[in-house]
Amino acid sequence: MAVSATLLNKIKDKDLIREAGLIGKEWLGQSRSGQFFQVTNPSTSEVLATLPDFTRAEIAKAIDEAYVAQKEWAARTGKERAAVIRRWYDLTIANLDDLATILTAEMGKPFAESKSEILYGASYMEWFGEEAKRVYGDTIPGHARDKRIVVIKQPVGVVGAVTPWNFPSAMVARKIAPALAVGCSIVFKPAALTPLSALALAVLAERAGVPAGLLSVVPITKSSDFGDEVCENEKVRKLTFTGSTEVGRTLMAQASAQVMKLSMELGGNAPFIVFDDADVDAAVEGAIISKFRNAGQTCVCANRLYVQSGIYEEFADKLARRVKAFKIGDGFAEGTEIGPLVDDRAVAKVRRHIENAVAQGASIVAGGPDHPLGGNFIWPTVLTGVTSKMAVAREETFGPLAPLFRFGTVKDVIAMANDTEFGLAAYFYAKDIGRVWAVAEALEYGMVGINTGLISTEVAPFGGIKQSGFGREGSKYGVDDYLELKYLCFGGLTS
Ligand SMILES: NC(=O)c1ccc[n+]([C@@H]2O[C@H](COP(=O)([O-])OP(=O)(O)OC[C@H]3O[C@@H](n4cnc5c(N)ncnc54)[C@H](O)[C@@H]3O)[C@@H](O)[C@H]2O)c1
Ligand SMILES: O=C[C@H](O)CS(=O)(=O)O
Repeated sequence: MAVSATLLNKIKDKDLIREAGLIGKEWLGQSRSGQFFQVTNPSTSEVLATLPDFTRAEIAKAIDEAYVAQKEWAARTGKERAAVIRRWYDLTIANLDDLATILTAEMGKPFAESKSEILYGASYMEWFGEEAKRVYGDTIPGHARDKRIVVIKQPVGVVGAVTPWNFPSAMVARKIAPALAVGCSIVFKPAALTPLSALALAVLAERAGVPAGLLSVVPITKSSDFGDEVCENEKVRKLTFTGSTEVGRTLMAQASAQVMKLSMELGGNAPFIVFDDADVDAAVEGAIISKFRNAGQTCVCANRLYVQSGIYEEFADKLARRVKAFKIGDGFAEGTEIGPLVDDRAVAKVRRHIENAVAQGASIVAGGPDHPLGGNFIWPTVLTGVTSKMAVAREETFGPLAPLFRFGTVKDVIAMANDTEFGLAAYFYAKDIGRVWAVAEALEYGMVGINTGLISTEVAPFGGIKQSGFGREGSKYGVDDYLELKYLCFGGLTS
């Protein structure tokens, strides 16, 4: 096993790259199975690192140690926990370039986007390092003269966590930070496609003073082993999952055996609506960031673009012109705006959506399926003449494909926008304030961007409704998912 020289040469602090897992108090370079798996660069197919493929035995060990470590961690004050998390934040910022390099190498996104992701993930550390001191309870007027009522909040305990490959650093920080802030311990499974970013954050967490055993990061390819162990192990009191709705359903069913506390950040199918009175140029820029950030591999990406008839051609022409100007290439190449997709399955799904739409009458006005770079590269594409009968209307594309639907009335577009089992994010551009409020209230989504295509921030509650899940990450609401409420009733208090 050896980390790729190409990657190592780009990194200052080479200790950040671990061909190991953090299993309780130990970094283990070997699993009990003796099996290993490779992490590859989606742009070049180069093998970046070889990691041990851990088993349920190591997951159980990590949970045992998390159970013990959590008691001491919870006994610390919020201020003490805040100081450790703040140091983790400071170290993340200090290692920004190395962390971004690791991220681009294993996931492919352009280096500039990787830096943004690292800063975005760090913002959750900063935010929850502050929230750690603000886990307030309540006093409630007694229901009898001798009674006094107090509500306190306590950490749920050991948390199991699972994240996807598309934001391999920020999704990790968005779960670890609130869990540690309120006094939980956490056993984490990153996506096997992109584990290096999570491992690098674990190295920095250790340096920041996160106690041994409190945080484990378990590289494993048989994801179901992780789900099985976490959901069956009575020491685990909560599971937080970010990923597809399909897997979320599986885990919800498994966790029901223990009536486990859950957070589910699942799939999306975001409508992006442009009304006749919108600022079309602003709407085009909003569509660019919402649709093509991370090459469209984002749960809150615009998936269906609805454009009112009066501006349809203008919007389509301007969007197509912007998309044709994108610089596509390796994430490390200067100026790259669209990198490779994460793997051939992702490319195949985008190609299938394009071909399915064109076969039913849609037109390609920018891009198309076959990019000359081949491999995991695909043209960012704009389709016109798209209808609700096409696959792209019902499925999450998760790639750089912008399908444009034409609509007439507000009533029609609300009906179309809500005609999905998903409810994560939605966007619309309009100026009339009455229409803005009516549309914002009518859209069945957890998050709505109004005259903006970028809504993700640590200060706001991130999450969905319907089959996009439940629970919120970030904001003052974000700690609730890691806390239990306890009601204390003091009786016999006669003066
Ligand atoms: N709502 C959000 O905040 C959010 C954010 C990012 C991605 N997503 C969604 O994630 C999906 C893309 O990511 P993906 O392809 O990695 O999703 P995925 O559901 O295939 O995998 C997500 C994670 O779950 C793990 N996993 C799979 N089966 C498991 C099992 N039985 N037990 C335990 N873990 C298991 C995977 O290894 C991975 O780490 C999209 O649907 C996207 O919308 C949602
Ligand atoms: O894929 C969706 C993640 O939540 C990333 S972001 O929060 O939208 O940046």
